[in-house]
Amino acid sequence: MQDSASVSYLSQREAAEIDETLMGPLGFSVDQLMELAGLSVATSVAEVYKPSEYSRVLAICGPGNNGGDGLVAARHLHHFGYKPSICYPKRTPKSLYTGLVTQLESLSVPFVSVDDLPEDLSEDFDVIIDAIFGFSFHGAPRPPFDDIIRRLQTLQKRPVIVSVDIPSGWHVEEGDHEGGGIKPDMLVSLTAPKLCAKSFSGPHHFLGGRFVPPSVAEKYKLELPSYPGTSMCVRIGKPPKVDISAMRVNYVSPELLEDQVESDPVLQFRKWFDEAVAAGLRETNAMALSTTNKDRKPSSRMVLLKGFDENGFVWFTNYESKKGSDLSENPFAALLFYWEDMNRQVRIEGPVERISEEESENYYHSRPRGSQIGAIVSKQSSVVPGRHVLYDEYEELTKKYSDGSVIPKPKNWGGFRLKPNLFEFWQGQPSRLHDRLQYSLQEGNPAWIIRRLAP
Ligand SMILES: NC(=O)C1=CN([C@@H]2O[C@H](COP(=O)(O)OP(=O)(O)OC[C@H]3O[C@@H](n4cnc5c(N)ncnc54)[C@H](OP(=O)(O)O)[C@@H]3O)[C@@H](O)[C@H]2O)[C@H](O)CC1
Ligand SMILES: Cc1cc2nc3c(=O)[nH]c(=O)nc-3n(C[C@H](O)[C@H](O)[C@H](O)COP(=O)(O)O)c2cc1C
Ligand SMILES: Cc1ncc(COP(=O)(O)O)c(C=O)c1O
Ligand SMILES: [K+]
Repeated sequence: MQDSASVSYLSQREAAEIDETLMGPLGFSVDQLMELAGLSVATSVAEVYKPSEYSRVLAICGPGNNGGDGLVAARHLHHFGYKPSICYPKRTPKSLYTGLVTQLESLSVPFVSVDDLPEDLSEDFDVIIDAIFGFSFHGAPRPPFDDIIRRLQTLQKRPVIVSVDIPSGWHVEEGDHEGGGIKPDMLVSLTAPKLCAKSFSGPHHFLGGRFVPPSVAEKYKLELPSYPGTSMCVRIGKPPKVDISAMRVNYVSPELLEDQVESDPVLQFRKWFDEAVAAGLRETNAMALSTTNKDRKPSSRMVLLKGFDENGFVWFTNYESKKGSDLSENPFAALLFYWEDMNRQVRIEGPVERISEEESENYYHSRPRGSQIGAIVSKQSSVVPGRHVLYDEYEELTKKYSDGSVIPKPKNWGGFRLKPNLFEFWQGQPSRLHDRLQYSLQEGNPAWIIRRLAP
């Protein structure tokens, strides 16, 4: 996320010049840039408008490269699970464009003529991609785009409008200078926002076009946010205002049935853990650990699971921390995993013990040396007068151990093992009618009892 004040804006001339530089001396082809631009638009749309609610997309494509971006975006949206349609009244007879049309036709994406578009676009569509005009727009819109833009100006809340690079009909530099232009809900600026984007006041401003080499950024003094991870787009401008009370996801998942789960909950946990790892979830081993102190006051925090088997679930920490002190006062705890992308939650409860010193030693020395020093420096959960206190001691110890010698494990640092007597596997389902399978043990019986709980 970036404050819009620190993003630079391009004039029409600069935008065209950058395009020429990319496609001249910098060796890009228009096909390549258009593919990346269209993919950026599709991923921006998918970040805000989920296909479960906004599946019916109409891409209105103009005669230039902006229209090409719209064709590419529609193809990606099709593959993301949307149902795009295309309105492409002025087709460009170049092979790049005819190829994009063929690709869409091969996916059975329908093409709609202007005459067949409903007067009120809200009936048939959830999202309109405005890929009519980009940074080469000049003058006043000519037919048939004048009429289409007029229809877009009068839309109510739905469908939402996503403008590619420039809200069509807006002056590239002065924006909606005469007023009454279209009011997109989302603007996806490509390469860098054009000057007109300064007057964009919709809730979602994204930047796409993750292909700008440093030489271009330097020449045009581009201040641009960095793209997170492998993302093709990044939000710029203010985060959207949300109505917290209306925030909800309707979970849709395969059923979780009694006769499909393992009879041993540790095996069932392994199955789900492996599936979460295979799905590429970040920090699958992160879990909430809840403890209570002698006054029965609960306390939760995240820790990392570092191993599990039939003997229990292990994590490492400072024995003199808040959680360490809670566990010495009440050696029972609850663990909670939430694998959001899989609509899955696992609860585990049971008594807790310290693991052996030898196990803790072995694990401690397997950690990066910086983390080993960090564990010495941090008197976990105690008050620190300022971060410099930690960093000064860290520096000192880093120097001390720069010869590669063994960094001794602090006595108060080590592992805990929770021996489960209760598991619950939760799989989110529509209408809040989730699957919950609980595994419990009865006194003196080693066999797990599986029961379904009401959601
Ligand atoms: N580097 C990047 O960021 C990339 C951006 N891309 C996209 O390309 C557009 C710019 O594409 P370009 O082809 O230069 O121009 P446009 O798509 O804006 O449209 C030009 C066509 O529109 C016609 N036009 C212009 N004004 C009017 C008008 N008033 N009424 C009707 N038609 C109009 C124009 O015809 P002329 O006869 O007037 O010249 C052209 O046919 C950029 O914004 C990005 O979306 C690339 O895809 C990748 C790299
Ligand atoms: C994802 C994640 C993983 C963490 N893993 C650990 C861990 O394995 N061990 C640990 O001591 N603290 C870990 N922490 C920090 C704890 O959440 C917590 O701040 C710290 O242990 C102090 O907690 P306490 O004061 O309740 O004892 C982790 C934090 C996060 C967000
Ligand atoms: C304070 C603290 N201790 C320990 C850990 C676990 O670190 P490692 O994976 O190096 O054992 C974490 C992880 O976030 C942590 O924040
Ligand atoms: K546009």
